[in-house]
Amino acid sequence: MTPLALTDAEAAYGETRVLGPLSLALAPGERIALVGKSGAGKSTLLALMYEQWQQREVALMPQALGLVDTLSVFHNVYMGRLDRHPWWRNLITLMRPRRSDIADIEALLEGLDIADKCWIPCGELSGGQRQRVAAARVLYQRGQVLLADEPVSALDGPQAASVMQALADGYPTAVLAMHDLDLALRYCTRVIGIQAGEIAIDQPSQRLSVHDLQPLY
Ligand SMILES: Nc1ncnc2c1ncn2[C@@H]1O[C@H](COP(=O)(O)OP(=O)(O)OP(=O)(O)O)[C@@H](O)[C@H]1O
Repeated sequence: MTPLALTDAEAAYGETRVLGPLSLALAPGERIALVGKSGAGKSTLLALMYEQWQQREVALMPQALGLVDTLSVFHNVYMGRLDRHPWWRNLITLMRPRRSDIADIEALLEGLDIADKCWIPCGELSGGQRQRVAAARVLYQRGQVLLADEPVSALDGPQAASVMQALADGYPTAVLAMHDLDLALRYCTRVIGIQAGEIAIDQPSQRLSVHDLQPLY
């Protein structure tokens, strides 16, 4: 995989510039945590990456999750690969899922501790359970790069750590917007601190402590 890059990237809403211009490169095997206070521009930067890197098998886990409440957990996870199958296979799966698909998806759900919810509609799940379904969907999707916007914000400590580990195993190359600085430093190889739409810090995680990141807030 060749590096992914943004060059002099900018974003504006109407006349108001909220991001950049900024440049950065993401090397294979690098996991970047985007940190910074609310409104700094993390989601805008992820959206820009998704737009510019779409041709490179980028998998997105959005902040709003994008689950279909009336469909089961199984079907929501299956949607991660909807575009890999012909329409008729997807239609049959809606009514009568294949055993092999069920086995694959149950194994993923098992790893995220929600296998018992496989046939429950997503509308009946808690916020943390929904976040784990979205994580399962993006893991099922597979791709070269993961872009995730606050992927563990609704999870308690041990669950957040276990989902971060699963995402790290599934996607060695990733950019994740994070509010939990401990987790960001533990599971990412590089931290980019965003302040008012600009890159204020860009360092390997090994060289940083939570204390170094506090001035961003
Ligand atoms: N749809 C929109 N229309 C106008 N301004 C927007 C819109 N979305 C975001 N903004 C503005 O862009 C700036 C960056 O927002 P962004 O969502 O990227 O921040 P963030 O760092 O992801 O915040 P959070 O941590 O709260 O998710 C903010 O000032 C915000 O008010």
